[in-house]
Amino acid sequence: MSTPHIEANNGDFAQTVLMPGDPLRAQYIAENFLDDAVKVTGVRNMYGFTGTYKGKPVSIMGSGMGIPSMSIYARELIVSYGVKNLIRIGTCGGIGSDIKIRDVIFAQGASTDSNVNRARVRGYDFSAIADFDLLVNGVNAAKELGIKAKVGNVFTTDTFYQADNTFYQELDKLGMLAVDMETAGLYGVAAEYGAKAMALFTVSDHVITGEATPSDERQSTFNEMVKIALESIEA
Ligand SMILES: O=P(O)(O)O[C@H]1O[C@H](CO)[C@@H](O)[C@H]1O
Ligand SMILES: O=c1cc[nH]c(=O)[nH]1
Repeated sequence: MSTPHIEANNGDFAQTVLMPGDPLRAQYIAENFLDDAVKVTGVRNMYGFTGTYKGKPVSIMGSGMGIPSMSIYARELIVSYGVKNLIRIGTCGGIGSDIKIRDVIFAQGASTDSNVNRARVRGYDFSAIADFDLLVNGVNAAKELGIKAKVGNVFTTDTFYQADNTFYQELDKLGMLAVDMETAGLYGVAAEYGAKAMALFTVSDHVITGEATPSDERQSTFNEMVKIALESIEA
């Protein structure tokens, strides 16, 4: 079987799919963290893999950048391949003054400048929230690994390059921890099609201070988040 954007057989995906934005990160995770990983899709080079982690079946697939790309893959994974749990593992820009590069952040909720979630509720506001069980499992996994993580509201933007950077200071005053480009869309799609979703990030840069992770360190900090996500998966 196939969908317009995924060419895989029925049953090729595990019930839980971890989704980094970058398909090459999906490949890296499959090669370095999973046992018996096989590539199950590669349409448009948006790679998806399925294998096991400590005996638990898990898939990893890239989402691409932005809500439209994430929404297409999330919807097709849920509706056509029966995926039940979608966990975004991404990078983000830190916003809060107590947020440091390399921190791990859980997106309890995701505000957005996109209209996709309002469109789901006739123009009203929609609370884009993480699935509680996935969130608790993730936070507990981080604790068990000795990794201090922050949990809170994040902002999902359609515009990586803001016209006016003072916007981030306003988001900081509202307690937003970080900015990314997919989470609010993922939470909306999961709600619409009856799946569970959660997102966690590694802070790659700080959008107010301008601090950024040195490129040679990005992989190692990213690995901590991957470990948390994999450890959080229930059998
Ligand atoms: O590292 P990923 O998961 O792609 O996430 C972040 O990085 C991209 C922007 O550089 C956006 O997709 C944003 O959400
Ligand atoms: O979406 C993102 C991700 C990392 N850094 C940003 O500024 N934005």
